[in-house]
Amino acid sequence: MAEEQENMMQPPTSRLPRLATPTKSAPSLRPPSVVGRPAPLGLAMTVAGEKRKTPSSPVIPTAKRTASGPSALGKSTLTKPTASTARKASGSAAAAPTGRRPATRSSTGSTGSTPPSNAAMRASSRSGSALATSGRRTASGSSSASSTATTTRTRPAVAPPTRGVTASRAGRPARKLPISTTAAGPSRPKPVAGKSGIGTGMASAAQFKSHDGRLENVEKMVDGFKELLEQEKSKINSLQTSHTDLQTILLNAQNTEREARKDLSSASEELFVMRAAHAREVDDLERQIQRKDREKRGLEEELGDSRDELGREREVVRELKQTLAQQSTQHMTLSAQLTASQAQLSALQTEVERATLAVSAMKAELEVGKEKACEAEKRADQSVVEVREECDRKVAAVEEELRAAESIRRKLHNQVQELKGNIRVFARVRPALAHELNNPEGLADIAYGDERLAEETGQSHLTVKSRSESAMGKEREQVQQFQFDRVFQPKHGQKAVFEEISMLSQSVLDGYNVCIFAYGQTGSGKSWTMEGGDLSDDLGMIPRAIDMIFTVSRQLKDRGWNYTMEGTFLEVYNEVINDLLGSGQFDTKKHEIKIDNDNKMTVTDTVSLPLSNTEQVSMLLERARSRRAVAATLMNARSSRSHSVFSLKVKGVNPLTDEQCEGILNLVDLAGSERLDSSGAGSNKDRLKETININKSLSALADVIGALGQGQQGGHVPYRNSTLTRLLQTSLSGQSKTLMFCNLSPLAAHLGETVCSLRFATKVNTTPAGTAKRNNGKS
Ligand SMILES: Nc1ncnc2c1ncn2[C@@H]1O[C@H](COP(=O)(O)OP(=O)(O)OP(=O)(O)O)[C@@H](O)[C@H]1O
Repeated sequence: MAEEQENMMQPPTSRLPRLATPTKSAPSLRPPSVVGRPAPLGLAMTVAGEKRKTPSSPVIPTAKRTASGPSALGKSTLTKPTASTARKASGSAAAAPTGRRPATRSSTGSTGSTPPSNAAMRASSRSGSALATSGRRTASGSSSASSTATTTRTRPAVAPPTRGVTASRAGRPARKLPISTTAAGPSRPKPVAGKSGIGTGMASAAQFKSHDGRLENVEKMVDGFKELLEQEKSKINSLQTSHTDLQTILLNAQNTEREARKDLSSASEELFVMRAAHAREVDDLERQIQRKDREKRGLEEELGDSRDELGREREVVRELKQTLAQQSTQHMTLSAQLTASQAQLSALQTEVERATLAVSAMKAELEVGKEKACEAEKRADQSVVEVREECDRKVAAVEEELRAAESIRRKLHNQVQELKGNIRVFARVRPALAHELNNPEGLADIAYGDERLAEETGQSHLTVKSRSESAMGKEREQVQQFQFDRVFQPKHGQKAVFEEISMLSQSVLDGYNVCIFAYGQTGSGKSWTMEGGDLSDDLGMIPRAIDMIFTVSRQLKDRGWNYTMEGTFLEVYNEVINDLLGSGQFDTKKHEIKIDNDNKMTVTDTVSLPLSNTEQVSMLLERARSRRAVAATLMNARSSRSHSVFSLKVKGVNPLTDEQCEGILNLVDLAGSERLDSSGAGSNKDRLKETININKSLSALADVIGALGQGQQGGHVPYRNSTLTRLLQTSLSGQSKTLMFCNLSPLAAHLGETVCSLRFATKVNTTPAGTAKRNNGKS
């Protein structure tokens, strides 16, 4: 029975072993009246349910916590306890004062019989016929019913408790008797007579009396049954209450299951996610393993290298050990040396002590020496003062001598210049230009004299060979030799040329008038000689002379000389003077030449710019050049058909010697000296006029020089024959130093003009030198 109950309480399925299944286990919790189970089982279930209410309450939370909780609890709470409780309930049912267990026993004993319902019980209590019917039904239900009925009838005298005891199992409480009695079915006389009147109709009257007594007993029993009935009702009520509670528990359990299923679902999702993460982690780990493998291989290689290195290190250590052994030997040697040195040190210390004593003695001597030195210093200071005074006296004397020497130098310098001649002529042959090398006539046959001999004698020669046809048609060669103060060949540069004229620049600072001409045909190199090119090596005589004047003037400052300089730049074109430093684009002023009683020449309305450095001179030359270019544009190219005269006036004052001087440097670029027939003027009146004026002025210049050369200083010198000679009057009057460059073309085509120029230069060169006079000089 207990096993049966356990089976009944066991959950019908184990598919969800971890979750309680309220729907399946619910039937086992139904009260007996609902499911038709035997009352003791239902009671046991109820009691078990009531008893397990308290312990079962934590089951639900446990089910919520884990999935396995509910199933375990379902078993332990609802199945196993129920079985045990059923056993307990059977015990309690035996103790209960009801006849239900006997009735159950009897019904169990009668195979397939249905236990009596409450209504039948009430009916049997209301009428004895019902009981009789019950008794008959019982009797007819089995093959041994007749014997049982007989027994019932033959035991009327037996007291109910006794039969009750007999009917129930031994040892059962006496309160089960009524049930046995009911089963035995004490019947009223009438129905009994009606039904079994065949055997008992003949019963005695005494038996009827005893029936009455029994009837009373039966009524008492009925009352007892009623009480039992009431008790059963109350139990049913309590079971219903329990049922309601169990339903509530069931609902809770269902909710719990739902939540558990949700948890399960979320747990599945988590599981899925965790599996994916796990797969990723596995991949990562595999990659890490691969990387570690690679690292391992690398480390193994490093290990191999390290082993090799270790081998080398061991080798080094072995060598070091050998070295150490050698050093140990050396160390021992050094220790011996150290010992010896320490001995020497102690000896030296002794000497030092001795020396310290000597130093003390010397210090004492030094103090005495210091006093002596102070006295000597005083005497020395006195001597220094005396020496300084002596020096100052000597310096003053030397400076005086120097000044005297400077004066002597100047005298000697000018004597040398005078000896050289105040009118000197240099011939310069320019090199052939690149485009002239292909000239069909080629270069002229010009020969130069021995340069060394020229330096010794101070006279250079130049030989020109020319060929001409005689009147008879014979070709004849003509050799002409010219002699000048110096002849510059095409190979000589600007620097070599300037060395020869640099002393003239010094003369300007000494207060002499210096005039340097550049004479020659067009294109012979006059402008190149006077102005030169832009490169420092190509600088001409004007910038070099002015640069030297500035340099020497700075040097003379030490000797007390202060110089001021100003420059003018004039042009003589068609006998008219133009100021190349004027403010306008083209000079329209009329300029006049005036010479005062002191033989000082001035040109009216000309611009004279103060000059204190070479940069200002460069600007002045550039300004003059640009105005000359404008004039050339406006009035035809005339640069080669006008004379340009740059004048630098130098004034010097020496407060120390109370000297003053004023010199003028004239640098003249003469117009081209072409003859009229070779000038190309032709029928061009302007060109003709230009050429005539050029030749006139050049011839006047030659006349002036010739007149001066013929000793006509006291006589008439035709300065007024041309504007040029008037302009240069003070520079040519014999009180100045004149140098003329005769520029020559190297081309054979220009040989005729070259010879003419050479003749003109020879004429100037043969002019006797006058004596130059210093302007305003005291010495
Ligand atoms: N010693 C020289 N070395 C190199 N080139 C020279 C020399 N002399 C002249 N020249 C060149 O020859 C050309 C003519 O020279 P330059 O213009 O000086 O002649 P010029 O006599 O002044 O002519 P013009 O009368 O037309 O002014 C120039 O191109 C110049 O550079």
